[in-house]
Amino acid sequence: MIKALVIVPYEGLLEMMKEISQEIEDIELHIELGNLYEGVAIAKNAENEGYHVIISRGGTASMIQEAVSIPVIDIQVSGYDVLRILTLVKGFSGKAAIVGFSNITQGAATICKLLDLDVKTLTITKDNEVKEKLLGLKKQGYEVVIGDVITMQAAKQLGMTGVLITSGKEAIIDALEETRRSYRLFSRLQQDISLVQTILDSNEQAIGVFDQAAELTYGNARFHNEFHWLQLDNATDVNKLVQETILTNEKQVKTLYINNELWKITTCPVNGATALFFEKAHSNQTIAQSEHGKQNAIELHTSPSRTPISGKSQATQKVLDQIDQYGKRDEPVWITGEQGNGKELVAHSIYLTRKTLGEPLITLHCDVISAEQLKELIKEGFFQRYANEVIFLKHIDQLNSYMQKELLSVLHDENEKKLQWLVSSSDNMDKKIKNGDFHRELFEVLAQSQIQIPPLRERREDIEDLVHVFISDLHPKYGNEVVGIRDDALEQLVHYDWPGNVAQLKHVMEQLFLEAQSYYIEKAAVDIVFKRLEHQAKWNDALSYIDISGTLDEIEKEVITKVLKDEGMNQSRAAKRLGINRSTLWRKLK
Ligand SMILES: Nc1ncnc2c1ncn2[C@@H]1O[C@H](COP(=O)(O)OP(=O)(O)OP(=O)(O)O)[C@@H](O)[C@H]1O
Repeated sequence: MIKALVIVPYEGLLEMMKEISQEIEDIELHIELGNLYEGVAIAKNAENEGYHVIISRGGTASMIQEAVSIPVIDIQVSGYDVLRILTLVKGFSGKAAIVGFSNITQGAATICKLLDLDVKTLTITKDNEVKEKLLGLKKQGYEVVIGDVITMQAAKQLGMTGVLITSGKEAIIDALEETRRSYRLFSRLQQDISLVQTILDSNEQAIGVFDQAAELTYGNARFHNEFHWLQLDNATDVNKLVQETILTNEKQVKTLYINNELWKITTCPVNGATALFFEKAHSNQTIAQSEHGKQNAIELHTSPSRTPISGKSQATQKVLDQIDQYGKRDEPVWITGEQGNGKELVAHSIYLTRKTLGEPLITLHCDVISAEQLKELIKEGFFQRYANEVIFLKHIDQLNSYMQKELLSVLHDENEKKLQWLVSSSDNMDKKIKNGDFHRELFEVLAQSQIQIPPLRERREDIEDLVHVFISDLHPKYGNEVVGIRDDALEQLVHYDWPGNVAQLKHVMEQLFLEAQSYYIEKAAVDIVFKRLEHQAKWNDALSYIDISGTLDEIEKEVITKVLKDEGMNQSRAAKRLGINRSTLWRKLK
């Protein structure tokens, strides 16, 4: 049974509809009175109430059509309706005009012409145009206006005679026939849509469609589950892919790292919009998390660091040459150096000198990954499937001997995709190999080309450049109040030994930048920061010797004793440093 809501703009039609509804059986008609906006308000609820079709008339029908997504049938003004009214108007003595939406005026104009009647027709596109048109007509001496309910209302206000074009029974019967046709078509379409919807919702892929204004216009169930938060404005990499699709009008495929997971995304241009298909790229992703849950064992740099390597020392210039040279080959490169010395930066630079970019650079943090995780990755063929020609093993010397062997087997595997392996480690590999802490063969396979970055204290000429680079890098982050450094302050930085190398210098520069009182970093500020560093180093040293195997009380006692010794057994100073009073300190030591 078809359920139809009839919204009629005038009372006479309501009665006629009621009468007709008694005579039909296949359509359940629910009839309401409402003109224009009132009609639209009634219609808006209809969709939720399970109506299949809305039937209305004239301007009200047009407005409802804009507001709802179920079919709206217009009770069209028939030739009979117009004829009836024109015959009626013939009896009026004043000048007459027809004013209304095109569905009324078009047919009427033709009939007037055919019958050679002197009735003017004026078409409106919006309800607020009626009054203006009527005023114009009044000025021209028109007294009678024929039209829809809206024309009647305006005529009454302006003191003109309004004649309503009413609908006859034939027009209503036609509208009901149209209702049946639309319903059949609409329900067939809905069946098709719901079938497609079910298929898309049961799909393993998350599917989303974004229009040209970057608004989501469709998402299947998986998409709403996984990516309900996704907005193109906030997801740079995904947005880039969408833009590329629009620009090239071609399908794109890319693996991206989203919310700690690898997703293979396929895009497809569809009628100006872009469809995105997200597929989990790695079935067992949890293994990529470190056991401590803090740092991921696998990191994906979608846009590897493009920081230029600064420094005019011979050593740095040599490193730059090596990057250039090794970036053109496929052999592994072993990068050694102390902590914070730019090993990762060098690995990224090698990756960037290669031509095949676009996919993320995969970094395996060997100090974080567990043996099980590595085994799992190898079993899944992770490197082969996801690495884009290059893979970076950071801190490779931290792998235990079991993991070293596992890795060696991957390197020996004939079927393994040829990747360029970049690795970084501390300086003392010879010693580690000699002591049996590192597999000689693994070193020999991977260290065919080596880049050794000397500690910063052995290439002090680099410091001035680095200082200036860091100052300019800090501008966007903290503002541009600081423009340079005094010579004596720089001198001090150059002479410092930098156990934490470039990373430490960078950190110190940040502190100096934040504490700077003027446009130049002064020597006094460097003194303060260095003092703080010294203090921290001592503190770290002290802590590193604390035995934490005991109970909390025992550990506390040990910390207090260390601080006390550090302060030359001066209880007041030790208590102050620990933020407790002297009697508490004394009690805790008992
Ligand atoms: N020559 C350089 N020019 C500019 N920036 C540098 C240079 N060398 C290192 N850096 C910066 O110093 C910081 C530390 O470098 P990086 O992380 O590459 O060191 P690393 O040797 O891999 O460190 P670790 O072994 O401790 O993890 C980074 O922010 C890097 O960009």
